[in-house]
Amino acid sequence: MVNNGCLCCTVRGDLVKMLLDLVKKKKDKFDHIVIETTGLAKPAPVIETFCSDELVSRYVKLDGVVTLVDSKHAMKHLNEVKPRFVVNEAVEQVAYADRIIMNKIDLVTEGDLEKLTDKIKHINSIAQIKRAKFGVVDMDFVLGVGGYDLDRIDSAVKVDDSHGGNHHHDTHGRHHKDHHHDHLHDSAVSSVSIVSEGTLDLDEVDDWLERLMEEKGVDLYRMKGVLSVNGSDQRYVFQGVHSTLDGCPGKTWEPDEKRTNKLVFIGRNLDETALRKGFKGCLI
Ligand SMILES: Nc1nc2c(ncn2[C@@H]2O[C@H](COP(=O)(O)OP(=O)(O)OP(=O)(O)O)[C@@H](O)[C@H]2O)c(=O)[nH]1
Repeated sequence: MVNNGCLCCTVRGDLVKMLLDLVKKKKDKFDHIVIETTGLAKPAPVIETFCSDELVSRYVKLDGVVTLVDSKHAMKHLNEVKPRFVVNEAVEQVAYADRIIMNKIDLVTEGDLEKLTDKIKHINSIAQIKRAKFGVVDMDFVLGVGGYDLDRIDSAVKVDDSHGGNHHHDTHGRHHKDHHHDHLHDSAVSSVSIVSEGTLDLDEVDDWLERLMEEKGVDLYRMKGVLSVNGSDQRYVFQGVHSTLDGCPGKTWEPDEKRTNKLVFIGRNLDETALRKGFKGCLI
């Protein structure tokens, strides 16, 4: 147990200490550590502990963030308008999730579930979602997630045409911004997906992402991408949290495979036009 209080802000030091204690005393005796935060926790500082604390990141790695959504009450909280500079924790917890369990589905109608699914996907188009009663899901869904594994980004960045996010298909020149979501409240936190063929200049991509993190790091919660880059038969995969960015070559493209770039950004007040322009600027 970490100290009483809010795990996200007051006891990050305790979290580090607890993790290091566990590693020292129980080394090789556990496969996973599950941290349950309060319903009011901000996920970012917890996530960042694993990326930025040198000792912690040497011994443990963040597998993924699982968010349990109460299907009966979540919509109200997700739509709640907070005073300026006050974080809506429900939105944040959905935004940072790698897996989302929509629980208590027996208490709502199919229509309610569909609306809630749309809302969740609008905020976070990367997370896999499962419906559940009394929180029952397969263990595989919540452990061994690989949400921060560069090797597994390819399957994570699937852009779903039927829901959520602000999708743009550059290859078709279609601009269908949010046509599914007229009924949704305008959440400041959303996902922007870019799907486009074409080859990118990796140096330009590096510059672009670095600039983006410098200028928008605070508002850019997560990003993931699979890219087709010049002079390489391998995909280039990257993932980032705020101003931490990781990237490396991934799987080789098959000879007859369409080399489609896929990028997803999740954040607050994302400037979709600027993101698309930045991406285009990296195309050869
Ligand atoms: N009908 C129904 N009730 C559920 C389901 N899951 C949990 N409950 C009930 O909801 C009540 C409150 O449980 P939760 O909402 O899980 O409580 P919680 O916020 O996780 O509680 P703490 O983590 O202990 O603070 C309990 O009586 C549960 O039995 C579900 O899928 N369907």
